[in-house]
Amino acid sequence: MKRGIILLNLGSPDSTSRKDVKVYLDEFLMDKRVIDKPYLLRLLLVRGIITPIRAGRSAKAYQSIWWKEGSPLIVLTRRLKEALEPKTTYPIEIAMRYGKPHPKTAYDNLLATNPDLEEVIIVPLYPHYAMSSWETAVEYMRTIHAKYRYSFKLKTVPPFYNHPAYIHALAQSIQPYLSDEYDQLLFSYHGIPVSHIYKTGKQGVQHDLEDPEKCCDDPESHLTCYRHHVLETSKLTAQALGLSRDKWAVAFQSRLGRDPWLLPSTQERLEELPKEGVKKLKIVCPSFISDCLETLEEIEQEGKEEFLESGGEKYDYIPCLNTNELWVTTLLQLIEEAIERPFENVIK
Ligand SMILES: C=CC1=C(C)c2cc3[nH]c(cc4nc(cc5[nH]c(cc1n2)c(C)c5CCC(=O)O)C(CCC(=O)O)=C4C)c(C)c3C=C
Ligand SMILES: [Fe+2]
Ligand SMILES: [Fe+2]
Repeated sequence: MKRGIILLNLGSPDSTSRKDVKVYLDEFLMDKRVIDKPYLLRLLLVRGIITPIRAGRSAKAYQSIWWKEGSPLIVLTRRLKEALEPKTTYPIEIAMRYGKPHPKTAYDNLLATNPDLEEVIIVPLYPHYAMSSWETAVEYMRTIHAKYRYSFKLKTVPPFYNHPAYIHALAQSIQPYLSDEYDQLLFSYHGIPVSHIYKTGKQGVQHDLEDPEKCCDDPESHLTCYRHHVLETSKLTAQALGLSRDKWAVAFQSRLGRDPWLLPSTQERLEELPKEGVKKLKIVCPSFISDCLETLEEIEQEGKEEFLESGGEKYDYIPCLNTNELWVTTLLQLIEEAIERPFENVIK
């Protein structure tokens, strides 16, 4: 079987100019799986209020983390492809849900080197399922595939939030950062609106959003419940690291808008923790495979400032898996498993 691989990530603006950031935010936030309001209301909110206000602030934030090769998220996705290439015979491309490289470019590049291409394995670089991350990225790949009538088939790597090899790689990447004294390891995940938890997957399931240990009980809802996924990743990683329950916690970052989002908020916890006696903090962001604006600016830079200004004494940001060697091997394993065992389309 002639196969190709596409590493799929979120995407970044073309540059840090206000104009490019605005174009990017418009595309991102007009996605109905990100801001799930009726079209006209979304248009009014996004083009009329959110992006005009946010573009300048976001452009400044991007300027503070941008590398000379470009956006960290895109550069790191490219480096992940380069780290995988010597380990496999499959050709690999990268694609972004928003911005460039566009999925069509990735499909066409694979076809250019292999006109008889029969199957493409889509690898969403998200360990957890969310309508606004995994689902929209995969659906977009499918839409472009159908629109241009490509004849090759698609297969997708499922969310791998509890996969033993992923948990092992994540724990191993965290371990070296825990060698000195600390009070808590905080797992900070990208937040989502509470309504998205109920909108995705099996209807009528109860999600306990207050319980810090578990969310829902139903195995079918587990397929697509973001809160279940992140709690499992945290529990399993803490277990693999041999941490007692009082040594770790979960919080949600990057809130946007006024609707209720998952709690507790990372920003609020960073202000409260020192008053609760947590003075030395380690913080890790497992919803991101590649470091990006949300980790480098919001957590590594701003988060540190907030924590130290609130009475914290030591704050260590633990990088994402990026091109970690064990992670690269793990990713190959996830790809091989997806080839062997097709993933059912759980998107309703
Ligand atoms: C990891 C998974 C992600 C989920 C889930 C997610 C949901 C989500 N995001 C927004 C709004 C914004 N996110 C922004 C940046 C951003 N988000 C993710 C990932 C997830 N988002 C990444 C990897 C990045 C960084 C991109 C980069 O170029 O480095 C931004 C843009 C930046 C900013 O202005 O803060 C916005 C806006 C919503 C509303 C949402 C769920 C509904
Ligand atoms: Fe986001
Ligand atoms: Fe749940």
